Amino acid sequence: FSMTIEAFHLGCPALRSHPAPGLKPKHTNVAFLKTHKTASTTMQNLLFRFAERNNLTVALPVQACSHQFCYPRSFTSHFVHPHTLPPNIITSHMRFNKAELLRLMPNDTMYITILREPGSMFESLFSYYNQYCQSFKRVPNGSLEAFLQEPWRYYRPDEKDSMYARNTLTFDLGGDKDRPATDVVYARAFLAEVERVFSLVMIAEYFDESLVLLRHLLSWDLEDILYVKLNMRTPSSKRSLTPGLPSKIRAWNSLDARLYDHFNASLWRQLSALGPACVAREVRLLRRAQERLMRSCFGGRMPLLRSAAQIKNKDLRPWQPSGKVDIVGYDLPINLSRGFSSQAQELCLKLIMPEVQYTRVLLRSQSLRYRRGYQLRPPQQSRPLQQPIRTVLPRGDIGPIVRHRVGIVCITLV
Ligand SMILES: Nc1ncnc2c1ncn2[C@@H]1O[C@H](COP(=O)(O)OS(=O)(=O)O)[C@@H](OP(=O)(O)O)[C@H]1O
Repeated sequence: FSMTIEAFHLGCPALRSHPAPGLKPKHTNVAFLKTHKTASTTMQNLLFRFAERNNLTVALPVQACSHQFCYPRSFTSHFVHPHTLPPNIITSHMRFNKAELLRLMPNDTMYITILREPGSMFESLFSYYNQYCQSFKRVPNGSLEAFLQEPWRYYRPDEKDSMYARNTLTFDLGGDKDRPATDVVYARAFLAEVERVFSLVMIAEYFDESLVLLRHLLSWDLEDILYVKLNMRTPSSKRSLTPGLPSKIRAWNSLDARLYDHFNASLWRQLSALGPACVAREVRLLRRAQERLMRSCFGGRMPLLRSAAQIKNKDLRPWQPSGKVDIVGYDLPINLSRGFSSQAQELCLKLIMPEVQYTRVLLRSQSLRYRRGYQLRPPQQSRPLQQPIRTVLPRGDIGPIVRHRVGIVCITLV
């Protein structure tokens, strides 16, 4: 099928004084701090696909670090696989370390991260890491209520995996998760530092709105922000919070709660500066394009969510933290290959590929490219010249194909 989206590039009123995003080169140097349980895997997948489409280099962890940069150790460039240097994009889990990233990434790198509302985030952490994190394992009957009743009875600040049990966002951002709530000076200074470093702090509850801001910040196209939700739990693995729990979670994770409140407010200020009508229009177009893409990948219907055991293709099975939590994923229809070019099949596959498998695939392809480049490169040239990227030209007859006209984007999916 084919679809034409008009007006996506007409720009928003607040941006009319700037060149339309369609005419500016896309910004390609991005450090996305992948925080835990915040929709960050969905973002990572989007960034991996952007990197592949544009032939960019993604910094990936050395094998000894697994698919994360040796989290929870503080990030250092020694954790980066040499075949993935010099990078344009970095997005795998890490504990943020500004000085090391500044050394590794190009000077014009945009720093981006994502936060989630502390109540739902903590419920997700508590369920996902229940069998790993001792602070959670100690709690009788795995009861979230019991933990929050007396957190200090179960929590040990210095033990392994304690960062999943308190102020996980603060920890991921490089901060001190155990600063007391009364240390307002620390909290303010930490917040100011995050504000200084990150050009955009996305909010998981307003994922699409955050993507609209991201698109404007980076001069990206609609095609670049299409995604499928990844790493979701089944409804039966989720618990609704009983009255009183959200405020206990906020009190226990007070640094995270402060971060969330601050950046949620600043997200809405940025959205309002862009223009609510413009944001709503772009969100609508994004959702429509997303639905079309999904239908095209899943034989005309919306995909059925499946638990890992039901997924036949092992490249598409998400990692399960324990038998007690069900993480859902997707399977592609068996007859997808009929009428689809290999490029279109690849797009559908990558769109739903879980983090661990995609990291492996990307490392393999980048290592191959590195070895080929190494053979061809004169000895002293370390960084190939990079051209600004604007138009993704059709590389065959199958999409997504984005053609730029004045103020119009056409996405063609066959
Ligand atoms: N687009 C979008 N919008 C809102 N929420 C989303 C989205 N994509 C994923 N999710 C939810 O994010 C949770 C998984 O987060 P992460 O991928 O960051 O987890 S992980 O730390 O990498 O394991 C997980 O939350 P829970 O289901 O509550 O556990 C996902 O359902």
